[in-house]
Amino acid sequence: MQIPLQQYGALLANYLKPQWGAVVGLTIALLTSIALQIINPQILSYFIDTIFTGGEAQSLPWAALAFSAIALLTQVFSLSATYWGETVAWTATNALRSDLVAHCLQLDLSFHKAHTPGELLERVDGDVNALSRFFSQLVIHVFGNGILLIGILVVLWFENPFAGMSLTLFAGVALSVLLGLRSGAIAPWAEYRQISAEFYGTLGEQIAGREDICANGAVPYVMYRFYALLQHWLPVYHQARFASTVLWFSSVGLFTLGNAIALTLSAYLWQQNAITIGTAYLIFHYTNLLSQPIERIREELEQLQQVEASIYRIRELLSIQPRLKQSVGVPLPSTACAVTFENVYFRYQGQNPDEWTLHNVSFSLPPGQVLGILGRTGSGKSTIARLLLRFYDIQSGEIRLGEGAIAKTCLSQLRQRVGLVTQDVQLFQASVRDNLTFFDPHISDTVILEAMETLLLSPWLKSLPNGLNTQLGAESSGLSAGQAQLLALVRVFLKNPSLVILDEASSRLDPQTEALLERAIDRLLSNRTGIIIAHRLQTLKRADRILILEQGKVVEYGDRQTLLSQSQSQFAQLLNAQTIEHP
Ligand SMILES: Nc1ncnc2c1ncn2[C@@H]1O[C@H](COP(=O)(O)OP(=O)(O)OP(=O)(O)O)[C@@H](O)[C@H]1O
Repeated sequence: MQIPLQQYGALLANYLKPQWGAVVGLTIALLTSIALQIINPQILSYFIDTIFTGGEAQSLPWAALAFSAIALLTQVFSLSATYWGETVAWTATNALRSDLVAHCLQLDLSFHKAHTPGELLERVDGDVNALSRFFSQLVIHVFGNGILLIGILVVLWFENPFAGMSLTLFAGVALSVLLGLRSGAIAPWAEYRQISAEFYGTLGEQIAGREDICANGAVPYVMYRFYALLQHWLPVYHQARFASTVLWFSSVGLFTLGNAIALTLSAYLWQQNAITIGTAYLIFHYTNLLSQPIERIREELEQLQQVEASIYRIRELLSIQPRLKQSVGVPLPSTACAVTFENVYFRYQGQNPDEWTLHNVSFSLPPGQVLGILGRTGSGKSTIARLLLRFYDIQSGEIRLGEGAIAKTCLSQLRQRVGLVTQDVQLFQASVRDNLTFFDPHISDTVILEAMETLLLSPWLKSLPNGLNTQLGAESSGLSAGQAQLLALVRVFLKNPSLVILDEASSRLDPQTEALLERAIDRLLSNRTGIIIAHRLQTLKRADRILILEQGKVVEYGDRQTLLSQSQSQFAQLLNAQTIEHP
């Protein structure tokens, strides 16, 4: 996986350009701190030479003062460089994170079915975190330390060409040896990270499934799996730590060797009267200083592999295009609208090409009427709801809302005009208010309370401990399944859609919540077109029309009263079979 250089450049330009001011600040701080690091030893060298040669003693306090001031300034500029570096990195990576989240959200459901939330989290957070090093440290440090390294070597060449040549040779050898050794540490650390990802994945799964695990007495088996992973993890960790320690020892050994070379060289040159004692100190000091950029460059190049993998994965994600074609076309009616399915054929991605989830489905529901959809599990009922919101596009046929084909309407407008209450209401760890408005501060409490009033849910709201301020806990704790459905109805009501789709929860509700729900549904459906995917026959009482699906095909469609009066109709037989009282 080799990423062309211009792709790094494009990424940097994209995310650093908007904060060029901070980047300029960072570059100035970095270059100044490097220059000061190289200048200061020269003052010390002058200090030592002045003492040894008995030069102007009155200049010494000034030299000492200048040395201290420059040392202080070096720290100030290093600190500023770190501050600007972190600011630039955070801003750039947050922008990238936002772009990735926005991109993932606009991808259609087939993408989300193919990628687990954990995988997307790893991309949006893990990979972007790795990139923050790229923005803040990799470029800056490789660039900064590269300049420091070259600066030190140039000064050494000026001080004494022989010392310059020897230490340039040493720097080259040290850098290549350390880079060669680092490859030995990469594989064990990659394996360590892989096991770590597996470990946290398993842990997350076990915590999410704790109720089932405990209820089924599966704790010992789950713990066994947990211990097995831990057992496998430890030796890999030891191996990785060992590889890093070898690398550390090698680098300490190399720089000790560098110091020995510098000392021997300085002593030899001093004896030959080729350099002053101050210059001898300079050679020794600069050799010591060399270790910093060499170590840093090694570390950063090591990170580059991880960064390269992250850039590759992020680019791959960003290049995925939504399958749904955006259109600005036909506007949708703002009042109750007709719903038409005309010869609709649909199958999910990856499904057998001979099978259809929906097979030539046609029906037409007049505006303001309610359609009840019945069918065995897996017959395609929820698929109809997903298609109406264009979570997927159909393979052939046409779906219309009012007069317009939904394939030709703007997606955001479509999703504004169609309200869906699913079986699993998604609640957030936030207040009831935020759960109702989806964090939109423009929806005032008055509007929410009016909606509650219209849906006859004000008494229910009053029964919550803190009304709209009631905080829902993790995994929607604080509300029962029935209450969550009530909340979902208010959410949809606040959208004021033309079409409401209710994919009913099949779970049993207590009579009181069921009564609340029924009344709220009545109010929600008034003056709107409705589609109810019914699990409770009770709900069908309000349906004007009935559609029965079997393996994706419409086996019966018609007016509810008419179907009821025909004893041969599947609907009438279904009701009879369930000995349900007819309305
Ligand atoms: N994302 C998907 N990818 C592939 N197949 C799917 C997908 N979603 C649903 N299916 C399949 O499509 C068929 C219809 O599913 P659908 O959810 O519409 O059924 P349903 O009638 O609503 O069932 P239930 O009453 O159990 O909710 C099923 O066979 C299901 O396995």
